[in-house]
Amino acid sequence: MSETSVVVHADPGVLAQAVAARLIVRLIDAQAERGHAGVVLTGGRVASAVYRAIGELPARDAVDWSRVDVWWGDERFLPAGHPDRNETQAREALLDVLPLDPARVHPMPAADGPDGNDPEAAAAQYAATLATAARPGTAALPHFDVLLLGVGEDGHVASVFPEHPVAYETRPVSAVRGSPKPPPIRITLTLPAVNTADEVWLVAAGADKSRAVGMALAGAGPVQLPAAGVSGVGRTLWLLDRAAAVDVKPTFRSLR
Ligand SMILES: O=C1O[C@H](COP(=O)(O)O)[C@@H](O)[C@H](O)[C@H]1O
Repeated sequence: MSETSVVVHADPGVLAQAVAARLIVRLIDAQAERGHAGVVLTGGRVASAVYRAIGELPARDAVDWSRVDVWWGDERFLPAGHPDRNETQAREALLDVLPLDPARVHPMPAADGPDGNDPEAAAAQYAATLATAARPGTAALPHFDVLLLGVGEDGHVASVFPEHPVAYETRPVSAVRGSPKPPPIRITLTLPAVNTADEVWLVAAGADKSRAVGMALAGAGPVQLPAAGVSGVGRTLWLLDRAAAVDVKPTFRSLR
């Protein structure tokens, strides 16, 4: 049975530091257990702050980064190197300073990639890349130790938006057209794929996230509020700052 926990930190800066420290420890533990680790990155402001914080923590050197597989939960379908791509932001904030094995870094395809400006083909390509790394004898996905998610003001996670057809998608990876948040074309892991992760961490900061966070934890429907449809196999962890947690019921809150 998956466990859901909520941890509330004082402010966005402390939240980013705490998530960074927590992720480093989780990767160390995964490598101790299995020899390697898999992490799924997200985009957005709080994620970039977490990535910068990892780069600043000396304990980052306790991770063998050459044995970490890096995946993405969603991508803005733009040309490679575009500043709005989640990949570009993660590379600038962290990945470029880590001794990663480039063969283990798996960005989602770009709009100027080999599949051309075709998000459906790009989504199929990413699904094939995931399947290649899948655990033998299991579904079409690799082992994700931790899957990070931001939470949109509207309750979207990755690029699964409320009431959008992608919220019903059952394939692991989907193209998204007509995203209500720019850019309009994206690629995303779907909720069923997200929910194969060992641990899913939803990270949110700021008052503009409080309504979505509160409704998700109160049991909203996953099509109306995709954040409510997320659950890790072993654990679902909500990592919030105080402003994002104001609508969370007291039974969930553990103020730090
Ligand atoms: O567009 C996106 O937004 C969400 C949330 O971003 P934030 O800046 O409001 O924290 C993010 O989780 C997602 O990966 C990204 O593509």
